Amino acid sequence: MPATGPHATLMPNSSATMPRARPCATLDQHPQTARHPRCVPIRPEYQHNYGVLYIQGAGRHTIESLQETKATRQYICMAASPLPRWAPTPSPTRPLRSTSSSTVVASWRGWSACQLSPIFFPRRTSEPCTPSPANGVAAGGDRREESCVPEVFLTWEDLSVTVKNGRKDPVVILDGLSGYARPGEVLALMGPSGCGKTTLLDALAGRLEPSMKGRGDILINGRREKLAFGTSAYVTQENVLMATLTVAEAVRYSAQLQLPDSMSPSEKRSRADDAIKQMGLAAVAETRIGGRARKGISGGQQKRVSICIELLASPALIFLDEPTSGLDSAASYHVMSRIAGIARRGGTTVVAAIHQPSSEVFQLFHGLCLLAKGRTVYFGPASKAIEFFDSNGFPCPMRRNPSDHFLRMINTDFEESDEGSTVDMPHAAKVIQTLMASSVSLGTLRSEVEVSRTIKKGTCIIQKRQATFLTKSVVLTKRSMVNMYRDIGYYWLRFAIYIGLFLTIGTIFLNVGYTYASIQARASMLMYTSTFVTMMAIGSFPSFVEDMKVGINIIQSKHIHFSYEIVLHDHFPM
Ligand SMILES: Nc1ncnc2c1ncn2[C@@H]1O[C@H](COP(=O)(O)OP(=O)(O)OP(=O)(O)O)[C@@H](O)[C@H]1O
Repeated sequence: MPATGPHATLMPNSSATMPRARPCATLDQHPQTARHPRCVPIRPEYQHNYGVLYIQGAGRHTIESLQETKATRQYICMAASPLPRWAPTPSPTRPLRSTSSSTVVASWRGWSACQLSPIFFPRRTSEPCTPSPANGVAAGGDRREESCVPEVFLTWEDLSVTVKNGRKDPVVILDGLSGYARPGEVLALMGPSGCGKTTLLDALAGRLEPSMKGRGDILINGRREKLAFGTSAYVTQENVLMATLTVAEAVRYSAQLQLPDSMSPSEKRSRADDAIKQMGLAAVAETRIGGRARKGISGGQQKRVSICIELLASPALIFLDEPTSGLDSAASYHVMSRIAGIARRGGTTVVAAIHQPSSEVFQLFHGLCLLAKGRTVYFGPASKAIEFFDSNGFPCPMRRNPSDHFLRMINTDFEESDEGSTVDMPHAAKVIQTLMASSVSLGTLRSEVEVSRTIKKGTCIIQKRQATFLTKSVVLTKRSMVNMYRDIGYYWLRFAIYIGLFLTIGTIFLNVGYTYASIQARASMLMYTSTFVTMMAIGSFPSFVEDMKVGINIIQSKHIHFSYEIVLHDHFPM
C-alpha cells in the first residue's frame, strides 16, 4: 500500500470517553479517491470492527455504519455525532463534508500523510513515509507516537483576573475577556505594553501567580478539561535554558526527556536535529547557549531554541509569549511562518502574544485579539481588523504597518507627555471607548464562542506518552554531569578547593599518634572536615536553582490547564 494515505485512524468503539490512543488501522488512499474526492476509503478487513473514526483536522466521529459504494468501491463512514460546518475547500485542517449532516466524508486528495507530517507531527503507520523533497521528511520516515493528534478548540468567556498585592481593593488586570482559538490557526494577542497579554496567556494556560485571582470559563473543546502531559506547550518571555549546553545538546536532551521510549534514540536525535534546522539554528548547533558569565548565542537565537524545545513533542496547543522578541524582521517572519505552518499542517492551536509584528508577519495571523487596559478592543479575523478600525472612523494610513496603526491608536501611556508630538492623533481613551462600543465584533464573538462550544464537544484529548522515569533519571543525571564539568565555578574551582583542603588537613593531622590527646585531634579533624564539606555544598545552590528553573518551566509548560477548575471558577473576594 502506498504511504500516501490520508491521515486518519480507526479506533475501537468503546465508550463515550476517548479511548486510550492505540493504532488499530489506518485509512489508506484508494486509487479511486481521485474520482470520488468526497469519500474516505477504508480497507475491507477493518470495516466491521471499529466504530470511532478520527481524522486529523476533522476530529473524532462515532461511526454508525460503513457503506460500500459499489460504483467507486469505497466505503463511506456514517457518523453518529453532529459534524462541524467545514470550509468548502479541502485542506489538511478542514476536510469536506456532504450536505447530509450524518455522513462523514473527507477529501484527502492532493496532499499526503507525509505532507501533513513534517518533523513535529510524525506518523504512526506500519509503512515508512516516502521521502520527498517537497515535504522535507527524512528517508525512512518518522513515526507517530500517538494514533491520533488531539485538537484543541480553546474558548474563554468573561475571563477576569485581579491581583491584590497587599492592597485593600484588588486591581483588575483583565476585565471580562471572551474569545476563542481554533485548531490549525494562529491567534495573535496584541496591545500596548502592560495591557495584559502575558496575564491572558498565563490565565489560559493555568499558570496564574498565586497572588492573582481569576474568574470566568475556560473551555477546551467545549468542556472543562485538563490537558495531559505534552499536549500543550508554553514558551515564556524569558529564555530558561542551561547556559553550559550547546544548542544541539539542549534540544537533544529535551527530545530524550519529552519523547516516549517507543521511539529509538536515533529517532529522537533525528527529530531534534530536524527541529534545529527548522528553526534556522543549524549554524549555531554546536555553540554554547551561554549566560551572564560567558557569552553564547544571541537572545533571538535563545528564543528560537526555547521554541524548538517546546515544539518537539508536537503539542496540540501552544502558547507563545513574545516569540519574536530579539529577532530581526526576517528571522521573525521565518519563525512565525514556521509556527503557522506547523499549526496548519498539524491542526495545532497557537496563541501568541506579540509586539509589533511586521506587516508580513501580521498576514500570517488568522485571528487577532487586540487588548487595551485589560479589555478586548477587537477580536476577530486579523484580515478584518483594518476594516473594523476604518468603519469606526480610524482608517489606517497608506503604507503604514497595520499593527503599528492599531497600537498607536490605543496606547494611552504617553498621552499626558505627548506635547511635543506633531502627529495629529485622536485621544487614545476615546478611540478605545469607540472601538469597545462597536457591538459588531463582540456580538459576533459571542455567537462564535457559542458555536464552538457546541460543535467541538465530541473531539478527543488523548494521553501523550513520555519517557519513562528510568530514562528521565539517566538523561537528567547525564545532563547534570555535563553541566557540572563545564561550569568552572561549580565544578573545577570546587574540585581545586577540595584538593587544597584535603592536603591541608592531611598535613595538619599527619601522624597524630595514638595517645589520648590524639583522640581529641581526630574528633576535631572529623568536625572540621564535615563542616567544610557541608559549607562547600552551599556553593552548588546557584546551579541547583538554575536546574530547578528549567525543570519547573518544563513541568508548568507541559501540565497547563491543571488549575482551570480550581482557579478560574473562584470568585473575586469582594
Ligand atoms: N503580580 C502583579 N502584581 C501587580 N500588578 C501586576 C502583576 N502582574 C502584572 N501586573 C500588571 O498587570 C498589567 C498587565 O501585565 P502583563 O505582564 O500581562 O502585560 P503585557 O501586556 O504582557 O506587557 P508587556 O507587553 O510589556 O510584556 C501590567 O500593568 C502589570 O503592571
